[in-house]
Amino acid sequence: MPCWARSRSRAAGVSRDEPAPPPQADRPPAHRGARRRRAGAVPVRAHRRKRRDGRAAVHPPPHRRRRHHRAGGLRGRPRAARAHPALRGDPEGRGDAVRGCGCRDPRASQAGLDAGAPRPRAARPAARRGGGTDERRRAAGARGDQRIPRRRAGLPRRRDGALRQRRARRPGPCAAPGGVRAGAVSLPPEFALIARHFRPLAGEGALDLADDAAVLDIPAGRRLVIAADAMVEGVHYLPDNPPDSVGKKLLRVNLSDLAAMGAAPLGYLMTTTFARGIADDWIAGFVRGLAEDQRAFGLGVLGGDTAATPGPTCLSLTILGTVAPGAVLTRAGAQVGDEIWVSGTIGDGALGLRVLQGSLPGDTGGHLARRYRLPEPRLALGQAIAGLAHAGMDVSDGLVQDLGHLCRAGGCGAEIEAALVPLSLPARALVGADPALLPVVLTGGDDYELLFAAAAGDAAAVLARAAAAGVPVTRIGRFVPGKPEVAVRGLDGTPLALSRGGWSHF
Ligand SMILES: Nc1ncnc2c1ncn2[C@@H]1O[C@H](COP(=O)(O)OP(=O)(O)O)[C@@H](O)[C@H]1O
Ligand SMILES: Cc1ncc(C[n+]2csc(CCOP(=O)(O)OP(=O)(O)O)c2C)c(N)n1
Ligand SMILES: [Mg+2]
Repeated sequence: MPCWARSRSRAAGVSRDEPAPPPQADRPPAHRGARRRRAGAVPVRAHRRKRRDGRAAVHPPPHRRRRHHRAGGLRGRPRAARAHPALRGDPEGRGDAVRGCGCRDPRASQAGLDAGAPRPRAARPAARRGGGTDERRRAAGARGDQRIPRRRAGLPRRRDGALRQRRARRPGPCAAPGGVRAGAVSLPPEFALIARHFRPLAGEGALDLADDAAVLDIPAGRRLVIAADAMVEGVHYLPDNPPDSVGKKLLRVNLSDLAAMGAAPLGYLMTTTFARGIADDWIAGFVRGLAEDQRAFGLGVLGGDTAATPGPTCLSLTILGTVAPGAVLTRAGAQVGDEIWVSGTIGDGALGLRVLQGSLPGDTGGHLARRYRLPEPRLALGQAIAGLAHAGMDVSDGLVQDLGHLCRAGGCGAEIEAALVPLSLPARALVGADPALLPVVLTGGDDYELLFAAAAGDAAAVLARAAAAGVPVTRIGRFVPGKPEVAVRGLDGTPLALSRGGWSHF
């Protein structure tokens, strides 16, 4: 029997072939409400039909005859009727309400339902089957219950004998707002999705992703740091990017914001709005990437939200971190005369995107594409330079545009030399072959490197701390008096005119 049918009959207390439910006191309130109904009475409208010969037809109730889910994706899915496994204290979160039907229908797994092996069903003694006496019928009617009929009609037919579609049932008087029938505990498939995919990612304080919010302690003597960044399919990542890389990138771009503040990771919240009909495999891959990076960076998910959309997938992550008081790195504080430093190499992500889009050749070894898909959050460096750097941020929109933020926050201008901007070997080769790619490097974004200001006299200390953190850093210019503008000197030493400084969403 499909899972939805099994669940529905249980919620109604119509356990035909299973042991009696646990005592009422052990059950969550929603379950208790369902339990109050007598055997045979369920909050489902009975389908009373006469056979074509006019006599009542005897059929099993509809839910016992269904074998397969009706539709794929996240739509048309079964209504499960048992309490949320979290409410029942199911440690694996795989209670029957969220268990698959066992029919191995790929559409079931697409909906996040576990298509596990069907369970053998034992016959229930006749004495314990739901009654059908007049007295019970009357009592059920008085309570307003709808009853599973003993008699069932055949399929609806037109006069000429052709099958016709049964008209959609209108919500009856017992329907609650939102379509959930009073007395029934329905769980839509996102709960199965959460239990199966996200619960294993739960970190300390997440309360197993089974409560309304997470509760966590901030380590003594630390300050909380919070940032959020979203990624939209087709805007921040390509639809054919491997899903594990999308999960990792989502976490890493947020970790990069913590790095920019000199903070260490604590945990994160995540809101996933999946394109309707997204493959379960995609979500599994996305979660696999998150799981790997959670281990690598030492944090876990604390909660979030799940929705589906007719539009593209939108993933939003809110990251929490901590920092020692006095060691917060902010965008404000750059001073005239400070040197401008950048970590790693610049332009790889932007060039990698163009390689993946097929508009650029030459990424032997896939370095640029990898850098686009998997930025490296510079957490150790951020913490190492905090207290020494005057100001800092991470480069996501483009080096020139983001440097402008440091200028505005510091009340000064900046001058950088393109020739000093550190490039990877593949990027150097591409720009060498086509100097028109230099603006892509300087303004393309997707770098997730740290950009910071430090006093000229502190250069040796910066280099030492960066070396200790294992991250290369390079001086590319200095802050100058004047308007908060960024002047770029091109490879030939002359001013480079750029049509834009970086990425804009609008
Ligand atoms: N929708 C929003 N609601 C509230 N704050 C926002 C919103 N979008 C951006 N911000 C804030 O504006 C600032 C700049 O955002 P952004 O350019 O996205 O920073 P970053 O590059 O570090 O992600 C940040 O402090 C961010 O928290
Ligand atoms: C498919 C695709 N097209 C274009 C880009 C380029 N791009 C999109 S958003 C963005 C800037 C970073 O995203 P944003 O939402 O501004 O992040 P934040 O600055 O808030 O960290 C860049 C460079 C991309 N990463 N992927
Ligand atoms: Mg942002």
